[in-house]
Amino acid sequence: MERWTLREFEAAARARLDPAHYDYFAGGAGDEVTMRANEAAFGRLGLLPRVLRGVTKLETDVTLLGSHAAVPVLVAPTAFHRLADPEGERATARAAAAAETIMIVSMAATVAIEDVAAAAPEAELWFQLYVQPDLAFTERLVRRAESAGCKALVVTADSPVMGLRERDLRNGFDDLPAHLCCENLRDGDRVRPVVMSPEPSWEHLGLLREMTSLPIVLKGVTHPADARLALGHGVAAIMVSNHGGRQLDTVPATIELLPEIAAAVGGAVPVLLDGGVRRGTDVLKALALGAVAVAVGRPVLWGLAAGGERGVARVLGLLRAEVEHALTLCGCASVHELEPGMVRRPC
Ligand SMILES: Cc1cc2nc3c(=O)[nH]c(=O)nc-3n(C[C@H](O)[C@H](O)[C@H](O)COP(=O)(O)O)c2cc1C
Ligand SMILES: CCCCC(=O)C(=O)O
Repeated sequence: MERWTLREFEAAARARLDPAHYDYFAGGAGDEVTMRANEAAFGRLGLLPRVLRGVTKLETDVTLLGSHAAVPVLVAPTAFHRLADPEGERATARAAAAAETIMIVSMAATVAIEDVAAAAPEAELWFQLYVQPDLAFTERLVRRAESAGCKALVVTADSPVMGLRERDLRNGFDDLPAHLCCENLRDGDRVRPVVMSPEPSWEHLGLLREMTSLPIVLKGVTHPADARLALGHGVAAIMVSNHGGRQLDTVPATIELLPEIAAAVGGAVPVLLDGGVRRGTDVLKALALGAVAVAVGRPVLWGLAAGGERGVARVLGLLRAEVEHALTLCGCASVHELEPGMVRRPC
């Protein structure tokens, strides 16, 4: 495992997981056009390194909404970690803490947010929320995230309804096994279902802002007009995301959407990106084109399924080493030196 590449982690995860669970993690919506495009688009961009810049020391740290990350590679919120490893989100959080990065804990986690926080007291945690139509219950979730020490609320906006995931339909995967549940949704002696609802609107962002003083990150922005609207609604950061190609199929690759969104935001708030980040060079391209950090979804799940906490730590360490290596090759002493001129788009 110490010498594995990300591809090898994925192969090992595939070999270990129940095939229906592997498909849930790996799959996308519809024809998986968007899912494939996310990765492929990075490959089409070229990096133009600078030379002879006398780099002696590398700076990869970023501070985001008051949280520190030693590398600008965050853990994206993904559901159901106990399908991959018995320790589930506890293991992921410990690995994120060891890697000194931020973990965005999914509302649909299989370990309660309080228990994730207790398992990894050093971890920088943010909490991902699907606004539930029952706003009183939504507020209870927000309070729990605050009390557990989460430093930001990541509101996912790209899921008014679940994407059409044909692998899951084919496999009949529509629920967790009986021994697991979404622990954040316990409510008295029942467990509520996660409701993906088309009801939330921009007004709900206002309600959330009144509900909490936590900074709000809007996840799932792909249209520049929505990025501008988000600024008017007081979001603290914007996350360019097409949900890893799991929601609306044929949305363009996030790295292709990033420049327009970064221009629309104009530096007013930090812009993050996820979708298809698999290499240190992908991270550099996203930063050069205007993101302050990226997040990875499936790579973390491959680490977790292949090797538990150690597997996630290894995946995050691999990405960190690649970021440092690529920065050195690009003649950059700091992630802040990356700029659009270092990325060449195909003519
Ligand atoms: C198995 C799986 C579960 C996910 N669960 C959530 C979730 O609960 N909430 C959310 O906002 N995004 C969820 N996502 C989307 C990720 O946060 C992220 O946008 C996506 O995985 C990034 O693409 P990548 O997997 O190519 O890195 C999930 C993604 C996967 C693969
Ligand atoms: C009900 C949990 C939804 C998790 C999710 O967002 C995904 O599978 O992409």
